[in-house]
Amino acid sequence: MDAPTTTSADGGWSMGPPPEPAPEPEPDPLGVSRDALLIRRTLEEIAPVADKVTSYFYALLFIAHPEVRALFPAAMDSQRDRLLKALLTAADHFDDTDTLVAYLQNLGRGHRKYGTTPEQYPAVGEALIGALTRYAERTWDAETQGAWVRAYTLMSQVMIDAAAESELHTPPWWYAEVVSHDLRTPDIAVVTVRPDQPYPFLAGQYTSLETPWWPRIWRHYSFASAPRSDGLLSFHIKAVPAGWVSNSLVHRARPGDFIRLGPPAGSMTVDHTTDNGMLCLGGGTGIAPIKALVEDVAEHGRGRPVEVFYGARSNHDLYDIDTMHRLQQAHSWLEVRTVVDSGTQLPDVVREYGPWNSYDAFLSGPPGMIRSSLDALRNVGVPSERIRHDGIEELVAAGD
Ligand SMILES: NC(=O)C1=CN([C@@H]2O[C@H](COP(=O)(O)OP(=O)(O)OC[C@H]3O[C@@H](n4cnc5c(N)ncnc54)[C@H](O)[C@@H]3O)[C@@H](O)[C@H]2O)C=CC1
Repeated sequence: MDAPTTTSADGGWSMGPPPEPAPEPEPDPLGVSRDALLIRRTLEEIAPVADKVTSYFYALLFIAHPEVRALFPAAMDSQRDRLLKALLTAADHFDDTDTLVAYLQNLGRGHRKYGTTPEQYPAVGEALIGALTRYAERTWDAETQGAWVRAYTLMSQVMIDAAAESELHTPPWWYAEVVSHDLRTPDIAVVTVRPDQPYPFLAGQYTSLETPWWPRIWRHYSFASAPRSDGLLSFHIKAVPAGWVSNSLVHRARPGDFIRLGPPAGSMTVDHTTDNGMLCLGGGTGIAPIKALVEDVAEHGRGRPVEVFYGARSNHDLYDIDTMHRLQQAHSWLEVRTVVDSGTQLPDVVREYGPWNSYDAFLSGPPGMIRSSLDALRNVGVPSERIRHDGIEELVAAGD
């Protein structure tokens, strides 16, 4: 059985018995720190037993700190591995400081809606180390534990600081009243809500959303419009099998219902300091943020070329094509093409047009589409730094 975890007098935490002091990490010739190498080694070892690590992590957390259980949904199955997955994703990017800090700040701000307090972070750290100690048996030693303790201490501090900073000027969540519900296909609805307080965001961003029917289960959706003068926000929701939140939003929500929104997040936004052309790929309901980007360009009044490829499984699934055609008629700089699956898919078709090497690219849709679009665009010479999309992890999490 593992040694028990203890909370140290200074409010930090440690595993008992205390490990041997870990040596200061030395950077290796490739610039990867020793800590990052050790962390990666642990992640590789636990990858095949990720499910067990997750169950054990939550068991440790809830047994040692039952009060934390109330922050999670009643049924844990759909949300089960989110926290741990977020921590492990962060640890995996330990040496990529900019990406890591932006990711953690976002995570810290987003955790305010759960009612998370700084005092709860050590409890999570104890459970994390406890679960890793048990399942990374082969590679776990005092030095590795030191690396993880340093990493978690750093990561949790970034989250705590970001949460404290956002507390100064934004609420932890917003209530929003459903003001219209437009069922576009048997399983896709456009839902428009009015937040109870001003909700600042940028076109291309997304938010997290909780329905009254599934308390404490939050799902990500992109804003389907640029910020509007009436303050309303729209979302495109597809009901997916076993998607509790998506099914209740599509089949149950009605005007007058109240939902909760977390803070805006995401960096797939337009850089208005350039006139670069924009290549936008929207697959299925992934067209939602693309439409917002087009509206954003229109509002800024600079006629940069915008080429939208709107992909769907069938003609019937092109549920927002009328809106996209209306936008095209209104703006000479905008070209909208549809791609309906017929042997070839959205990323293949984009290759037939171009050249795209002077364009900024924006990708939004299912994770498989994002991955193959990334490959396709890199192959035709679009530099990676000019391709924007939300993180694959976020997209996977948004799959409900
Ligand atoms: N609702 C929202 O606000 C947003 C949703 N998303 C994501 O977009 C997705 C939309 O799902 P659906 O509408 O069911 O899309 P879908 O599964 O019907 O696919 C839409 C398009 O993507 C292409 N595609 C799918 N898998 C592909 C692959 N492996 N390689 C190449 N092309 C592929 C299809 O050919 C089709 O053209 C979800 O994963 C959702 O999380 C992304 C951003 C915003």
